[in-house]
Amino acid sequence: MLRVAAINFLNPAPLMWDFEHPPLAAPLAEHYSLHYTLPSLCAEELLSGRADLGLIPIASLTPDLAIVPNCAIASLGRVRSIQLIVKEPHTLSTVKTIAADTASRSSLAYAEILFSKFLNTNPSFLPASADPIAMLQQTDAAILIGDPALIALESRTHIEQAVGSCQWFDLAYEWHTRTNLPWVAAVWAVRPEALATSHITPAQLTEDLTNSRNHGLTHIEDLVRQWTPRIPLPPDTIRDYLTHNIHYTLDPACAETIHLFRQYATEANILPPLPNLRFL
Ligand SMILES: C=C(O[C@@H]1C=C(C(=O)O)C=C[C@H]1O)C(=O)O
Repeated sequence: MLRVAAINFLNPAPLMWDFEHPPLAAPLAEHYSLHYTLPSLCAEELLSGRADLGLIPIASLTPDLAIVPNCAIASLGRVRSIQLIVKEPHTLSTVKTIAADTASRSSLAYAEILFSKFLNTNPSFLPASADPIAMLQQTDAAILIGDPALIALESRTHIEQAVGSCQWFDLAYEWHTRTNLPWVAAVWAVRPEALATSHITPAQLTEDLTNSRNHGLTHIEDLVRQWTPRIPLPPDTIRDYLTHNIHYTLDPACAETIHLFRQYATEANILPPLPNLRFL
């Protein structure tokens, strides 16, 4: 049995299709036991050995983990769900304090790269839970990820009534315009030694995860129907998010992004080096 740590946001829903729907959910449950949590905790569980396979932030990859090919949580333009909200009169270049959602690892590092490498500033990041009004009452800016970011975008007027006018930056777009590369948040990663004892071959694992993603992408309308009662977002926004904002393929450009992101993060002392990407 492989213990799987998955992310409890809307964006991974297509990746999880076969694990949650007939006809494959029951046979897959004989080999995989799933557990849903925040991205930072997925990484923590995988790295501490409490999980064997995780959908984890690329900031948390280590040389001991193997990336499963084919699937990713990425974006080719605007992602919507990674927002850096800057309280006016501040701008990107004057921000000094940033409340950062503790659920995040990758977006936090992308923001640190944006400031240290591209803007040459050095703001402080203060860990906070995902409450935009409480965050922006304490700091010049806030980083929100996942469903809380999507929901904050819907209640932008209400948030700005409480804290004053803000500028909203999409961190995927900020990366993309500066590097001409896709933005990548998360990948499936496995502890190879756990796989060796699980009776699942690397080829089978790759096939199960890839098929699940492929089937999910052919069921977007079903996912929109299932998620509409679960999250306070209009169905059109959910559909658009799953079809246009998120890119689910770990293609060569995404691998290049992971390299460059880790190189920049190492140079700026944000993350430990990861000179080679280890694939399953
Ligand atoms: C696109 C997203 O990417 C997420 C952001 C992550 C991070 O910042 O560490 C990790 C995993 C992803 O689920 C999102 O949830 O909004």
